[in-house]
Amino acid sequence: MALASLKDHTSSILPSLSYTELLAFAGTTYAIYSVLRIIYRLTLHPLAKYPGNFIEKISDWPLIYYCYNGDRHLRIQEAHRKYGTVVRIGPNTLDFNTATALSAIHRDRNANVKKADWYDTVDAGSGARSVQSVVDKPYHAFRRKMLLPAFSETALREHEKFIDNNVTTMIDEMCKECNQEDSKDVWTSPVDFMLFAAWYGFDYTADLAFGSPMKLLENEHRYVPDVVKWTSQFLYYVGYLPFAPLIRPILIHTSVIKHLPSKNTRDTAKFFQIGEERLVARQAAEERSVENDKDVRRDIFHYIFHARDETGVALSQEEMIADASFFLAAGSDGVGIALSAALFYLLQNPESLTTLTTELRSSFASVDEIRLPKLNQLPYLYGVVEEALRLVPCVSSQFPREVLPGGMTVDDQYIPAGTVVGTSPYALHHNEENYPDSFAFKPERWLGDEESVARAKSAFNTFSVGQYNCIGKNVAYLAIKLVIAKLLWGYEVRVPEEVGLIGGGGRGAWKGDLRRENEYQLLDYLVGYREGPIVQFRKRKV
Ligand code: HEM
Repeated sequence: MALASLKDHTSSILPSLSYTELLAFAGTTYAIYSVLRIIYRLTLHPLAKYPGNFIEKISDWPLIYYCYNGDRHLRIQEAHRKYGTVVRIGPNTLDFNTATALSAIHRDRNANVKKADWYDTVDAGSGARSVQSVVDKPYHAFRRKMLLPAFSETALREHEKFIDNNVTTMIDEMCKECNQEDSKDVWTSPVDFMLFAAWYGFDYTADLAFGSPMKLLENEHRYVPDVVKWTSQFLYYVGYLPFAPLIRPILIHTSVIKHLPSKNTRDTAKFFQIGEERLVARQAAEERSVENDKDVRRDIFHYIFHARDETGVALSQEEMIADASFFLAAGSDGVGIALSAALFYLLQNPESLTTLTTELRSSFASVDEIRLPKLNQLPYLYGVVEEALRLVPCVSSQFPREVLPGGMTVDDQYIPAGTVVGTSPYALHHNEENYPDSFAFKPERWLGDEESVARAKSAFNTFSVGQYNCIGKNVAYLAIKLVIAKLLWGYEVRVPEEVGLIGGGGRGAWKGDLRRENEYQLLDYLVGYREGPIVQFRKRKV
């Protein structure tokens, strides 16, 4: 029908063409347009002078494929290795690999950039934008302000006990085979540490946010990590599709995703529902405790319910629901990845494991003593956590920013308006200038002379930097350190001989030239997917 009317309209210009001829004409026109566009992108385009892989200079599809495939971080790092510190990774996209660029693009509050269009797709399925996907700067400042009290130093001290309860559950569940009276010298059966770390992530985050763990550690809602993996991958590449602007109005902030006919979308809807239901239950509990003047639970949402800006405005119900779902994903997976990576590298580096264990056991006389502020004063623990977060940043590729009218200067290069720019944590963390022997696990690099520590810190980008950086960073450090400290204080850990150290490249899903055998592997989605290590525990001999 549409084709017939198109033919009517064009018949005066293209008299008596058949359907086939019309299609051939359209195809040829498109082919000529595409060839001219390629020539333009390689010659007259403002980014034509920048180096990069040919295919990435002429088309956005490789980037989309890398996002789908989970190896975008490796591709970008390899491109920097080949071409230098600034690389064209898409027709309109540059990636910079220096600490100075990190400052110019992300740390500088006045940088002439905005979050790129990709962020418009991040909250598909939620009723509103979460704070992370807000692009408008003043509106983001308001959203961030409403969250800040929940992440203050005072709040963190309140948060510690909520996190700690879940650490105890995790360790009890994981090590129960060696905690019986008659099994003191017994190693547990092999345990998939990655799974326990992921379950712990969701449990502590839900407990901390709403006062109700999701009980994945106790065998409830165990579909959730797979849902987050699927949703992350989907949202990661969909946001870069050339026709994304057309599908956004259908997909975003509507309930369409809940009605798509697949198990993954149904489970995703269930996951969003959990965030919403728990928030509503938490609101009711807060109202009761205020009415009855009972002990108030000072968790994340306690602070958010009471936050107001200077004109007395609070977050709307939709905004709180969107942030609730975002917290569940943001707070859990990064912590799970950091824990798995830390244990992988400690097992691969027995000297580091011994140094850390000695530091922990000599610093605390009992497991109950393991808490703030002393936890944050242990140098080697700090080095281990920093190094795990450096080697395996959970968001590994650039947080895309679009240059605004007027352009900007990055590393002495003038970048025109409309260009998408960023710095990729994985590439930056493997830049030898800042991290000599960058693929090696060296907690000491964070404890050495002032100058090299300052250099390492200046390029550290796991939590991003500047006004959009991770607001939950201190919570994350606490959630990571409590597990590592309590586990290694009370238990010995080893790799089962028959299994070997799982998590490195070279096998199964982790095959590929760029996936190194001794490196903990990640599928670079919105949050990363990983495997292993598989480990055994035995109660420490006192
Ligand atoms: C190891 C753990 C974590 C890592 C590596 C991490 C990383 C990040 C990164 C890279 C961003 C910036 C993303 C962007 O610009 O697009 C971010 C933002 C954010 N993170 Fe985290 N995160 C972690 C844990 C947490 C936790 C525990 C929470 C809260 C419970 C949290 C809440 C947030 C929020 C609310 C934002 C958005 C901030 C804003 O836009 O103003 N994160 N995180």
